[in-house]
Amino acid sequence: MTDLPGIVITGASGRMGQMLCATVAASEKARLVGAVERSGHPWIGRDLGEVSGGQPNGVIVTDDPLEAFSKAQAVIDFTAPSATVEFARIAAQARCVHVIGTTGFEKAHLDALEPCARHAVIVRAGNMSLGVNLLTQLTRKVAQALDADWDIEVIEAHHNKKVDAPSGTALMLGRAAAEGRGIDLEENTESGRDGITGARKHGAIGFSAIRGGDIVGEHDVLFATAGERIVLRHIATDRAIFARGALKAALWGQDKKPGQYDMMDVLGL
Ligand SMILES: NC(=O)C1=CN([C@@H]2O[C@H](COP(=O)(O)OP(=O)(O)OC[C@H]3O[C@@H](n4cnc5c(N)ncnc54)[C@H](OP(=O)(O)O)[C@@H]3O)[C@@H](O)[C@H]2O)C=CC1
Ligand SMILES: O=C(O)C1=N[C@H](C(=O)O)C[C@H](O)C1
Repeated sequence: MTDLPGIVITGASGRMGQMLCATVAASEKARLVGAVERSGHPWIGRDLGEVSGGQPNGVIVTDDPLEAFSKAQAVIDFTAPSATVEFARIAAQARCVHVIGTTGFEKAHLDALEPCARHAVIVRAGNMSLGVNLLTQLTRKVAQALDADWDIEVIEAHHNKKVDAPSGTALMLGRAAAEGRGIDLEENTESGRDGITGARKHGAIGFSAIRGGDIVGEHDVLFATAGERIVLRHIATDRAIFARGALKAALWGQDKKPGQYDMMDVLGL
């Protein structure tokens, strides 16, 4: 029992944090050994089971990530970009596998992860579900088969608390489409259309975002040309799919060499 990998969840009170704590606590393959929240959070110093509305489970929520990570084999982190960069430094110090589900990174954040990956395994993906990772591969294949007369649009919908757009998943899908087509995504992105935009740029990959209510996450990749359209779609109805993927990644990473990996590596896709 105690040989099972110990896992710490950061942002433990968040939408994904709570789902991750429950998923790891219920797993027979891992132990929940820590929960981190930011300093001043009302959960600090309290039993995680109790504050989550259940029985005490002996995991005391802490604002000291180094202390928590030092007792663990993996950290699962769905928080915010600047917090994740800091957690990556600490996970590297503690030689913990760092599973990153956080989205909304800028280039500087991603650059900061590189030195950390020299010391520890990082598994990062904008979407940890099996379904979206399969959809990403399908998108790459379809884009490879079609020429630039097929307009590609990525349309995503999420809950009204989401802070970043396009979603991490939309960017994954857009990148796969660009790779399939053999073009650079950054040079061929069209997003945020409003007003007199002019006609669509030939060959561009477009992004649109919808925000509303409690939508967990929905993604369409639309391929449109004269006379026909193809739509590839994924609909998430339960955050458990992301948590299961993240736990799988944490276990997969245990015997890997330091470096940056993604869910395609974990799932062998
Ligand atoms: N890759 C994937 O499969 C998925 C990725 N996500 C991504 O995960 C991230 C979190 O999403 P969600 O759970 O909905 O968001 P929430 O806002 O519900 O949760 C984020 C949590 O992180 C905490 N946090 C932020 N900064 C720190 C810090 N410095 N130290 C400790 N805790 C911190 C927040 O605390 P506080 O409230 O005090 O700020 C909050 O508890 C987003 O980037 C989202 O896009 C979501 C689902 C799936
Ligand atoms: O913020 C969310 O909720 C989600 N974020 C991820 C993203 O940005 O794609 C994954 C999922 O769609 C839910």
